[in-house]
Parts: sequence; C-alpha cells; structure tokens
Amino acid sequence: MKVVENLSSTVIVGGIDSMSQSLALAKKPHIIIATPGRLVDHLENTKGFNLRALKFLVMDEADRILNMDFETEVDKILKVIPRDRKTFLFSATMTKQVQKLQRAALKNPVKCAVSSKYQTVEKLQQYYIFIPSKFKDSYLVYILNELAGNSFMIFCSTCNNTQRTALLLRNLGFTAIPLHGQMSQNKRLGSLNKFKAKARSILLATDVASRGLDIPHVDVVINFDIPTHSKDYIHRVGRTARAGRSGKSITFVTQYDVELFQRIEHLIGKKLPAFPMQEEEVMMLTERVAEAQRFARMELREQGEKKRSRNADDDDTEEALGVRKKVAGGKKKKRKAF
Ligand SMILES: Nc1ncnc2c1ncn2[C@@H]1O[C@H](COP(=O)(O)OP(=O)(O)OP(=O)(O)O)[C@@H](O)[C@H]1O
Repeated sequence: MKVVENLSSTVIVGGIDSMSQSLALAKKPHIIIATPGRLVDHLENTKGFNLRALKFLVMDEADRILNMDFETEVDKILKVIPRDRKTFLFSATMTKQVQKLQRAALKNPVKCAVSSKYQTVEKLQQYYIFIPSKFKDSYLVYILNELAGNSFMIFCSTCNNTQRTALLLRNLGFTAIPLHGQMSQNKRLGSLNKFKAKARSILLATDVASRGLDIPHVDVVINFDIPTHSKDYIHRVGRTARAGRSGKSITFVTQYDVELFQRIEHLIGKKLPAFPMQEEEVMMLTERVAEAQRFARMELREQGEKKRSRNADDDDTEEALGVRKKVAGGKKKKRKAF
C-alpha cells in the first residue's frame, strides 16, 4: 500500500524522443515503462540515470522478453538492478524452457496460472478455411464482404505483405490501414488511432500488433498468413472477444500450412470448424481482385521508388499515388462494393 500511496510519476520510455525522455527520467519517476532496448540506451547514455534503487521488475509478455531476441538487452538490465527485488512475469503463453526462465533470475518463484493448458475464451468463435494459396486474396475479399459492418484485424507474416494487402483492399474500396515495423513510430500511432477511432474498419498488421493491444471493438481477427509459432495464434486471436465480449477468428490454411495448423489445433486442444463459404461467389471475385492486385503491385513499386529517392518513410497507403483512382474510376467506392 505504501508503494501505491507514494507513486507520484510514471514515465513511458518508448518511441524516439530521447531528449524529453531523459528530462522525465531526471525527475526520478516511481514507475518506468520501457522496451528493453530503449531502457539500455538510457542506462548507457543518459547521465545520472540508473536503476540501483529498483524494487520491482515487471516483465509483461515475459516469454517474448526472455526470448533470445532480447538476450543482450535483458542481460545488461539484469546486471545493473539490485538482486534483492520482486520480479513479476506476465503472459498469456509462457515458455516451458527452464533455461529461459532462469534468465529472469528468479528466487523462490511462485507460478499462478488460470488454466493448466492453453485455452482461448468461450465467446471466441474460431474457424479455419482451407484454400489454394493462389486464391487467398479473393477469399479474403469474400469474407470481408460477408462480414461487412464489423471491425477487422488481419495478420500477415511480413511487412511487405501487410502493405500490399492494405493497398489491394483500398483499391477495392475497403477502409484498410497497415501497421508494421517498417513504419515510423508516428505513422504506426497514426494508423492505430484511425482504427481505434473507427475511422478505418480494417487494420492489417504483422505480429507487432499481436500482443497487448486492447481495442474493444475488434470483432474479427483474420490470420491471413498463418502464424509460424503456434503460441502467436493465442495472442493474435486474443485481440478480439476481450473482457467478456464475443468475437470471431478465421485462419487461412493453404496447401503449405497444414502442419502449422495442426500444431495450433493441438496447442489449443480443439478441432476448429470450417468457415462456411460459397465457392462460386468467391470465384466471381477473382477478376476484380486480379486487377486490384496489379494496381497494388504498381503502388508498392511507386512507394518504394519514392522512398528511395527521398529517403523518407512514406509508408502509409493513404498517401499512395493516383493509381487507385484508375481502378475506382476516380471515385472512392463504398464497402460491399460488389
Ligand atoms: N476485472 C476486470 N473487470 C472488467 N474488465 C476488466 C477487468 N480486468 C481487465 N479488464 C478489461 O479487460 C481488457 C483487457 O485487459 P488487459 O489489456 O489488461 O488484458 P491482458 O491480459 O493484458 O491482455 P493481453 O496480454 O492479451 O493483451 C481491458 O479493456 C481492461 O480494461
């Protein structure tokens, strides 16, 4: 209780404004919320800043932080904080590898779990579709039309595919916006805010958005590219059906993804039903989709060239040049366009 009463300030250390962060840290805040890399940067470069008085270390999404991706950063942080502290690890999925957990340097650890196996919430209706890889885009458009009126998060495996798919959908009149690691912090926040404010109904993202985002109005999660690590499935579908609400998830399974999908079903201990579809209706979309694919490729190329020539990050599809107009005859079409 004493700790809570004494809390006077919190600093969030993320993004790139290092100077204002340094000023905030100089005021000796009680709570610092940071990514490991940014924290190490301040520990090494911000005069007078240290963590010698630290009492509590909290790792949210701990399995990710203890992963080898953050090895150097976490090791550096653990070296400069007191051994005598309380450490809390949180995550919907936790690594079983003792070796990794040992890295958090726990003493007499206590584990609290809401379930002994990985479970998704009851109000989440989970489906899969088994389709040929070459028709993925057409099936996506079909599903978006079928479930029109909902808010969607669509997960792709690469930044490039996220950007391409966003352009494709925009060319077809959907209000889609991308979010991925090749976008600047400002652009990412911009995308997120437009989606949060319901100004855009489709957020396309890499796994950068699979954890931690709490946007209550997400109705449907689509795994357009199946997650390679099955635990990521749990985090991705957890973006919908939050806090007692209901939601849907649809996982695209192509001829190349069967094994990964079986691993997901094994992990969640469930056999998923197929999402009902009218194949003939999907096939009727292929021509329009092929045209939009062609323009999306052109836009992607134009954006790449613009970026190279200006060396700027021009990564928001909303700034795509006039190619979209050529598809839509200069007018922005409404959703459920066909
Ligand atoms: N006890 C509660 N009663 C009602 N709503 C709650 C309660 N606890 C949390 N919530 C709400 O549930 C939502 C999800 O909470 P939170 O983002 O903390 O979950 P989480 O476990 O960190 O999720 P994840 O790590 O998967 O992103 C939030 O909108 C939060 O306000």
